[in-house]
Amino acid sequence: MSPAVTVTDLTKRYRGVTALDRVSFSLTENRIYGLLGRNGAGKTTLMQILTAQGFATSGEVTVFGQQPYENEQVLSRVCFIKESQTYPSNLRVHHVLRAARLVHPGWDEKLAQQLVDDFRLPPQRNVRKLSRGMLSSLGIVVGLASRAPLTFFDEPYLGLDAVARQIFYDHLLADYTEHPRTIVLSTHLIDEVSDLIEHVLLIDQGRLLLDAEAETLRGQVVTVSGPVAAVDEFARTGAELHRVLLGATARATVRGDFGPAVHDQARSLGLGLEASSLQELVVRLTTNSNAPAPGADSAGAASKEAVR
Ligand SMILES: Nc1ncnc2c1ncn2[C@@H]1O[C@H](COP(=O)(O)OP(=O)(O)OP(=O)(O)O)[C@@H](O)[C@H]1O
Repeated sequence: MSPAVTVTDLTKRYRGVTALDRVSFSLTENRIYGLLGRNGAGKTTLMQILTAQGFATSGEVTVFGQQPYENEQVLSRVCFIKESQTYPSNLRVHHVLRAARLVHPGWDEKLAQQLVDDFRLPPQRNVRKLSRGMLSSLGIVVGLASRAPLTFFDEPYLGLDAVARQIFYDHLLADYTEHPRTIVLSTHLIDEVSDLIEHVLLIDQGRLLLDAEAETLRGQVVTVSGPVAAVDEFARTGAELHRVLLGATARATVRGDFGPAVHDQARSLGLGLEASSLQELVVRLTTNSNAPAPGADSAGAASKEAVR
């Protein structure tokens, strides 16, 4: 399948800040991507450039095979829902929806109305009078009902309660299944979306740390606990990301190409073993500046934290 997006050696510098540092990747059509990273990692900057709302300092970007700047053919197929979208003060909710309908050729009015109901949005209310969560819901309605072939959600749930977030996830999955498209979801709520995401892009300090299938990552990271010497032996089979010492025992998070035999191996060493979550992997990879790069040797790279 042809890529929806290709990014080659993309660098963005603001005065004194390198927000993106020679980033390269591509997005395949009809997949859900998780764009992950800590505050200030460069996620919004990347989405701004891909949606032609910001300029690269250097590097190449194509969207649906073309450069996106002032390119109506490309931009009519793209929807970008920003973290804190602002609207002109005189607009009401239904005005925003009507404007979105005009801009997005794939707009589904029935879905929009369904979402408005589910989020309990008041169509006649002035957008300035919406609560923080309602404003986020409005962005989500636009993002989903646009059915844009390339949709970016940049941390779309500021102020959204747990029920509303679940409504978002349920609709996203249901609508994506019926109408596949490329969706990029930038979020800090990694545990909540880990089952939705098919592919992970992890950015840290402007650099791409991970570009991997979520399914592959799931089997790659485990946490083992038991006697220190046994944990040491197990950890040598992969890259140790983190360790907590508790007297003579240790608990270590290890990344490696673990096959089905990993359970037997841990058992034979007298270790307990659990699969680690995607969130844990992201936290461990981005906690310290000396966190190991993907595939790096464990030696010296582990974040070891003695708690006793
Ligand atoms: N207009 C700007 N001028 C100067 N620096 C900027 C500007 N926009 C972003 N930056 C800097 O670029 C870096 C990346 O910011 P960006 O907003 O892309 O991060 P992010 O990953 O979206 O963060 P968050 O998760 O907190 O929203 C940060 O250090 C930020 O301070």
